[in-house]
Amino acid sequence: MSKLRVAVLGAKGRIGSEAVKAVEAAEDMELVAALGRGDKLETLAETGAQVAVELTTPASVMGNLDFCVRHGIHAVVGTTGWTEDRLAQLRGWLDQSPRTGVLIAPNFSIGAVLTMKFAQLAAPYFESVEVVELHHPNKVDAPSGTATRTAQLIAEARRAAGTAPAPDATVTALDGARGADVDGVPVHAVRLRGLLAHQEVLLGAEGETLTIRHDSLHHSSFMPGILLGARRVVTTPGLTFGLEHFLDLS
Ligand SMILES: NC(=O)C1=CN([C@@H]2O[C@H](COP(=O)(O)OP(=O)(O)OC[C@H]3O[C@@H](n4cnc5c(N)ncnc54)[C@H](OP(=O)(O)O)[C@@H]3O)[C@@H](O)[C@H]2O)C=CC1
Ligand SMILES: O=C(O)C1=N[C@H](C(=O)O)C[C@H](O)C1
Repeated sequence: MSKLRVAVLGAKGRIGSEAVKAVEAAEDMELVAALGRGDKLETLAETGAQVAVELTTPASVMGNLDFCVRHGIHAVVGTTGWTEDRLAQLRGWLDQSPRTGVLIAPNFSIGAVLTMKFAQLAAPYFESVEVVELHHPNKVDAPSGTATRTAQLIAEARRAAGTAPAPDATVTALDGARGADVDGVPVHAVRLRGLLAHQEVLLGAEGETLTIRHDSLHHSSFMPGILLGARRVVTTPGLTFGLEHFLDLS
């Protein structure tokens, strides 16, 4: 059986360098390109890459995906910075290349995906809910893509259930003291040397609280999700948002 031809973009980065090793170690995959900033995207076409694993920066991801989709190269995207405008632009490109698949995964780790699922399940049953994400201090964006998605899913679940807005009697506050408002859910971002990627969803009701916490302790936690994404995206045309759709958790 022929091997899946995979390229990594952002190959020298924290997660990209781990992805290079994971693809090299996968028996059903061949690493055909490992590109860093300034390397020519044409290499992807020249090497016959079937899937590009995109792990760069919010500033670089759209240009890379434009090239991939125009050349019919499927993509597995971990890079953050997704807005409705960006998603609409990507969907427009995919309409012009209907056989191409793109997976955007706010988080590739199974624990983070389950955290989002559990948070969605619990959200309608508690008066209060807030999200705290904690990351290494080299992270360039805040709040994290995972926390943003978690808050959106919580808000959707509460809207669908008709849950009242969380109580909050704050009248005066320093800027930022109550976190960022993501779809009505406060999201707090901590940046701390020694950490990698962590998240807590705090839920509160009269007389009880529930805390859902996930910790990624090493970039290896993201690798099974990346490999699964590469295997599945080649037969899943169009845009898939969230690894849960490839885990049958949706
Ligand atoms: N979905 C998930 O599960 C995960 C997502 N992430 C996300 O992945 C992204 C990368 O994170 P991280 O590895 O920590 O960041 P790093 O800064 O360590 O890595 C990014 C790499 O991409 C390179 N790069 C920038 N532009 C391009 C380009 N146009 N083509 C090729 N390479 C490029 C950078 O080069 P240079 O240093 O020269 O700028 C750098 O080597 C972030 O958005 C992060 O949030 C991270 C972990 C898990
Ligand atoms: O930058 C990181 O490190 C991470 N980024 C992703 C995010 O923003 O959610 C995933 C994970 O949290 C690690």
